[in-house]
Amino acid sequence: MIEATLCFVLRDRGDGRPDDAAGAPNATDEVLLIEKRRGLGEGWYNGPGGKLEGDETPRECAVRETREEVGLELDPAALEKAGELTFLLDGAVHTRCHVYRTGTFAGEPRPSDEARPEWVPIDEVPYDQMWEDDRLWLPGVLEGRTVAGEFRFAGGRPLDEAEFVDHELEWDASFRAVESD
Ligand SMILES: COc1nc(N)nc2c1ncn2[C@H]1C[C@H](O)[C@@H](COP(=O)(O)OP(=O)(O)OP(=O)(O)O)O1
Repeated sequence: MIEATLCFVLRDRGDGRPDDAAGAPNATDEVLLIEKRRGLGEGWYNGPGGKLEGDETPRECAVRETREEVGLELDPAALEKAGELTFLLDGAVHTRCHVYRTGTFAGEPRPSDEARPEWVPIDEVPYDQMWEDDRLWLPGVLEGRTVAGEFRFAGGRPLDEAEFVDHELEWDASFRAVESD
């Protein structure tokens, strides 16, 4: 089983409209997406992220992958846990993915071997050029919600060539405060 992360960095496009009372992003905010240049999901848009290495925590992984892929520095304490997604392939767990959201970052995104970064208004996210499951959970995550989900694929490896079969979602999930998460 692969343990991986995704990190969605948000910025205010500066139109003067406040976020809502709960601090949730509004539709004019932008999210930093990457066009994946290699590996799983090559050619599709996604958030920065990748597989955990060594004994790092998911949060440490999200910070490292964002730095490696797009050159932004994130404050680990300012990462909000927004999702836990389980991707199953032919009945077995393939990947468990920790999803984070943050509006706190330093630096300017720059391309790397792995990723071409692009700020995208959150009402213009190109779901037709992303993993098929993303349209089911990412809009809610970009609105400030939390989600736990299971997504089943079938048809053999690699996962990005398998068929998306079905899913279950639990919205507004609360993730226990585990130090390593
Ligand atoms: C199945 O649906 C998926 N949807 C989304 N949005 N993202 C997914 C899905 N399945 C996997 N992912 C994510 C999880 C990771 O962030 C990446 C895959 O990362 P990769 O295999 O490229 O891992 P790295 O550590 O960056 O790769 P290297 O070994 O090349 O460094 O996709």
